[in-house]
Order: sequence, then C-alpha cells, then structure tokens
Amino acid sequence: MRIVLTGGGTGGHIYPAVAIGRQAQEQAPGTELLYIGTTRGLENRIVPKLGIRFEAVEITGFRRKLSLENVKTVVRFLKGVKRAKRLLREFKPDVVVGTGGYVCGPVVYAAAKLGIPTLIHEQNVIPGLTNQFLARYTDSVAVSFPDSERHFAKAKRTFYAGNPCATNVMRAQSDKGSASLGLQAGSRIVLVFGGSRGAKAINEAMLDMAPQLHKLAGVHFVFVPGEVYYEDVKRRAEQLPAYKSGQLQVVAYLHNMPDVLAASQLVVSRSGASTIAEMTALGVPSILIPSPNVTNNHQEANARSLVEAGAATMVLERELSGDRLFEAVSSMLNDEKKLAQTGKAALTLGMPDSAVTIVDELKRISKKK
Ligand SMILES: CC(=O)N[C@H]1[C@@H](OP(=O)(O)OP(=O)(O)OC[C@H]2O[C@@H](n3ccc(=O)[nH]c3=O)[C@H](O)[C@@H]2O)O[C@H](CO)[C@@H](O)[C@@H]1O
Repeated sequence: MRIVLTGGGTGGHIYPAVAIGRQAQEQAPGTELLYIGTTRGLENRIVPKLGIRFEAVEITGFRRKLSLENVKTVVRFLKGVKRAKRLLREFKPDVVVGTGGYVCGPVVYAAAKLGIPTLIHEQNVIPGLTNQFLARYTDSVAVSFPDSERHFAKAKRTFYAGNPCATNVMRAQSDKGSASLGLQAGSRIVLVFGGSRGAKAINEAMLDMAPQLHKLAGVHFVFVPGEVYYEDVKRRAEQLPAYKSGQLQVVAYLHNMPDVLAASQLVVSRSGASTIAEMTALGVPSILIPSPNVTNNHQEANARSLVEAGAATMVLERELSGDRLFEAVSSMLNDEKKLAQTGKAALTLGMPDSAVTIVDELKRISKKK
C-alpha cells in the first residue's frame, strides 16, 4: 500500500499518524509512506528522524472570528491545496490519512477532490476545527472516544478505534529505554514531561521539588522540559545537588518515548490524548496535571476518566507547587501496593489494538478506488 500521512503542529497529532503508518508497514511489508506537514510544526523535526519521507506545504489555521487574516488564510489554504495535489499526483497514494492540525486541511481536501480514499483520526472527545471541516469530504472518521461520533453528523462513516499510539507502544522495550538513559535494566525511574512541547508550570514545580529528591534514594528522575524551555531549565538544574549526583537528568526531547515510558515506574505529565493512550496501553501509573489552556478543558476530562478508574492521580495546575508534587510522587513511590494497583487499573483502559482496527479500515476504503 502507498500511504500519505498528514497532521501536525504538536506531537499529539503527529504520533498517531506515524503509529498508523508503522502498523500498515507491519501488516503489509513494502508499504510506502510519505508524510506531508509544515516546516513550522514539530513534525518537520520529528518525522525525518523516524526515517519517514517528509514534504512540506504551508498553511496557517482559521481564526474563530472573521478577519483579514482569515482572507489570507483562505488564500494560503488554496495554495496548500494546489501544492498538495501536485505531491499527491506524484506519489500516487492508495489512501490518505489525516490526524488533525491545520496542515491536514489542504492535504485531505485535495485528496478527496482527486478521488483518493481518505480517513481522518480524531484524538480528542470534542473534535478540532480542521477535522470538523474535513468530515464531510472524507470516506471515514476514526474516533478515540465513543462520545465523539455525534460531533461528526456530516461524515459518511465514523467508527470507534481508540488512539493508535497505544499499538505503537506495545513494541516498546524497557531495557532499551533504561540503557538509552545510561541506566541499568530495572532501575526505578520517574519520568516528568509536559506533553510534546513541555509545560512551564510542570517545569517550575519539578525544579522546586528537586531539593527534596534525596529523600527518595534510588529513584532516578528523567525530566523533559520541552525544547523551548530546555536551555533555561538545564542551566537552573545544574546548580542542584540532585543533578550533580546524577539522580536528576534533564533531556531536551525523547525520540524514543515508548521505550522510556515502558522503563518508567511512574509518570508525571499533562493529560494529552496520545500520552494517555500510551500510558494506559503499557499500564504505567501517573500523576496528571491537565493543561488549563486547551479547548473545552478537555485535558481535565481526560485526566478525570483515568482518576475515576483508579488509573492515575490528578493535581490541578492551580494547586501545583514543588511541595504538592513531591507529596504526590512520594506517596505513590512509598506505597508499592498502590503503585501496582494504579498501573493495573491503567492497563484495563488501554486499547492496544487501535492501529490494527484503523489499518483494517484503510484496506477496506482503499479497495473502493
Ligand atoms: C497544549 C495542547 O494543546 N495539548 C494538546 C496536544 O498535546 P500534545 O501534543 O502534548 O499531545 P499528546 O499528549 O496527545 O501527545 C504527545 C506525544 O508526544 C510524545 N512525546 C512527548 C515528549 C517527548 O519528549 N517525546 C515524545 O515522543 C508522547 O509520547 C506522545 O505520543 O494534542 C493532544 C492531541 O490532540 C491534545 O489532547 C492535547 O490537549
């Protein structure tokens, strides 16, 4: 099969696309992938590193209000459609997969107009603007939550598939994760990160609690502050005893997140959709700090669904401090039984077959060409 993947801006849109592509390659060796993104999104740095061919189209998002900027956006959208059509005619895909984010718009729209079968995947309960726009043109809409289907009333077909990142992490190897951090297999690891772009509030709380880390002897902290915050955080962390002793490690970005997740005993993170899908598939217990800056506060809803199942603890950002975070982390780590139960509960929410379901659908719609 020849597949075009598109989606971007943040990791939450990129990794589901990659996971679908990888699954298609596993099921049908020889499958060729082309990823179409923008040069400004994170995909421009992530995708080529994964060894997937990458091409760019330029596009900015629609604003919710009418403005001159929107007129410019329409012009750019049409230019994007033109460039996308050229790339699609050259690559001749059997199917085009969009996973949300602005870039998806012109690419999936162009494919539909060229008569190429298309599928979009929505990661959140309430769909983003681009996926809502595309729903009426696409052949199939895969949703991550049963509740989302009602938002796609104009779609030809919707189906519940979960988040394909869950399938991707099933290939993870915890020993490789520990080794990549310079640690022995079986080391006790706490991973701290704020989604694909990092989160200032989590970074500050982590730096604030760092002077107390010596109370958790034998536990190694892997701290990923996000690319834009990295230099500043690293400079401040270098002054701390936990950093000097090697107990605290600061990493700009993890390109092998599944392996590191699999090696972690506990995760402190935002509650973005893909992160949650990965943690539940692996059964990793977590302390979730939802971003308060997302549409419809959807990260808090994500986090609550885990908390209700006993699969995570939640700390709201307005209550967050170094002391509060240390208390949450130490109460988990000092209670082996609670840690194990939380991980087990997380596992019950995992959907490790998600990408398989989506690839089956791709096979079905690509035959209709
Ligand atoms: C602030 C914001 O708008 N967040 C949204 C964004 O989050 P964000 O882009 O943070 O998305 P997710 O938490 O869903 O996914 C992050 C992905 O990046 C990966 N990763 C992260 C850090 C790293 O160093 N290495 C790495 O590989 C994770 O393993 C995961 O696969 O998209 C999600 C999916 O639409 C939404 O649910 C989030 O609300």
